[in-house]
Amino acid sequence: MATLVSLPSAYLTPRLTIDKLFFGPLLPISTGTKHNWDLNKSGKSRFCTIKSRLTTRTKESPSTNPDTLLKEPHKYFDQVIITVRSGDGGHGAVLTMPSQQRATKWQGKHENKEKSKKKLSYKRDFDGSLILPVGGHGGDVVIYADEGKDTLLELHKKSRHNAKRGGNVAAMGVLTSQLRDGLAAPTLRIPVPVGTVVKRKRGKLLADLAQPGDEVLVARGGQGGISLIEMPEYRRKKLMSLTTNVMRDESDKVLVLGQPGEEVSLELILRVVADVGLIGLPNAGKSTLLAAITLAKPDIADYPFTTLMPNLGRLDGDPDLGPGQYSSEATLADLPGLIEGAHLGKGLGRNFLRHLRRTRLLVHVVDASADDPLNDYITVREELRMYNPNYLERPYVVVLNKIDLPKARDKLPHLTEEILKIGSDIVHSELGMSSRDEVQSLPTEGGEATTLSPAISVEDKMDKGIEDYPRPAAVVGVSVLKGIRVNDMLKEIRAALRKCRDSNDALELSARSRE
Ligand SMILES: Nc1nc2c(ncn2[C@@H]2O[C@H](COP(=O)(O)OP(=O)(O)OP(=O)(O)O)[C@@H](O)[C@H]2O)c(=O)[nH]1
Repeated sequence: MATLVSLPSAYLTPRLTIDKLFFGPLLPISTGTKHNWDLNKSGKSRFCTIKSRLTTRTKESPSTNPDTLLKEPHKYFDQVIITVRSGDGGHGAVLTMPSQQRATKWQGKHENKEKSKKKLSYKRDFDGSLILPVGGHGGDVVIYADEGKDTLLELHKKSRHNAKRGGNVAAMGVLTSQLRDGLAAPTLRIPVPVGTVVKRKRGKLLADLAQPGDEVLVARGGQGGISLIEMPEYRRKKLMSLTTNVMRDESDKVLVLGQPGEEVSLELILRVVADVGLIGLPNAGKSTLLAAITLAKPDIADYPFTTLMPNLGRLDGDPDLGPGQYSSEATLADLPGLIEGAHLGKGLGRNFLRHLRRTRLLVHVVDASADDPLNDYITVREELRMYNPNYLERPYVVVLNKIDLPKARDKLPHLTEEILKIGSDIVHSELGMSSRDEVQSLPTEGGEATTLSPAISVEDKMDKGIEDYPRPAAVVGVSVLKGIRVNDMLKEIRAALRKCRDSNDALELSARSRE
């Protein structure tokens, strides 16, 4: 079968790969073949090569393929682009007054019968004017934070969401007292995990759904059309004293149509909301720790990168605090393991590091039974520094895990000493960071925010070594698997959390007193 192609053609360019453009007459080509033409030297002809690919592309977007989502959830769980469309408004109707119809339908004796019928009662406004029915409002689209959702994976499977259109005014053309407004379409509510940031695709930030129940209206449904009354000219004047919705000419019919809904493309980015972030090399025991102190049930196995997505767990309040215990409740996020070069995309990459952004405290888990735990500790600190030095300013507790193993137990005193040597006595607020800086954080390349304190620039912070940043709030040896010294570890974590809260409260107080 031959296909005619005229070049250049805007219509064909997406489907043809054109190596050299040819401006000439219509030429026959067949599908899926490569053609070379060397036309005569009349001055207009030129050599050209056309590779035609008229067959439709079958390559699927990876994000829509459920297998890909299952195999590589870590690449998709925290970011998605969706398109939403609010519903169109329902249509109004062009109506006639019933008397007109009656006049044509009923004649003679029937007319007298009609006149004797009870007078119809229409809906009227306070000033006595007729209220005509309107088309139903199109469905709005709302995105809301749902505690039951952990990831954005589901939205990869269904990336288009359309709200319903409003109902039309169900009229047979005659105004009757039974006429009702068209039904308003329900709001389409799309649940997302708490901590999801909603942005227009390549556009402005719409909302940060940081609390359960937070919601944002992303597309407003179209307004319903109004109804109009059609009247012969000679009767219009009388009717216009009853209602303004009298149709004057054909162009008025536009008002009857419901407004179209709006379509928007949105980018959703999940930033895990947790008070404490668990970090460390793969296999250090982060997931085991989370399972030991919360009700979370993360996957635990003796191979690296068991954790592919952040797991969240809730730490109860401190029982020693009595009734005030709930003040020390906290959410913990177990993040996938980091390896050297993670900030450059190695291992599971840098994507997870952005989930530390909303944490207040870091718990750095080190496998004390490893060959060189001190080096492992430094590797992770370095990765944080390279990714975002502000993370090194955050208070942290070091957990030396697996002390049930003799290899780890023997190293413990020396290792603790060495770790405490690395770092300065400077406290994080002296480095120019405060909770207020967090609020004013600026987006950088890759969508990650960096806190730029007026005192020290990020470049300067990058130039500093990990020894210039604060020491850990505590170093504690434990075995989370065997339950050895887990309570001591919890005490240190809670104490550090309390300190964060106290310093935040103090900062807020001083900020308020300055205002
Ligand atoms: N002996 C001993 N083994 C432990 C301890 N804690 C964890 N493990 C083991 O270490 C292995 C890794 O534990 P995980 O909790 O999966 O480690 P992870 O840091 O979450 O690993 P990734 O998911 O790869 O980041 C598992 O086989 C655990 O049983 C401990 O205190 N003692």
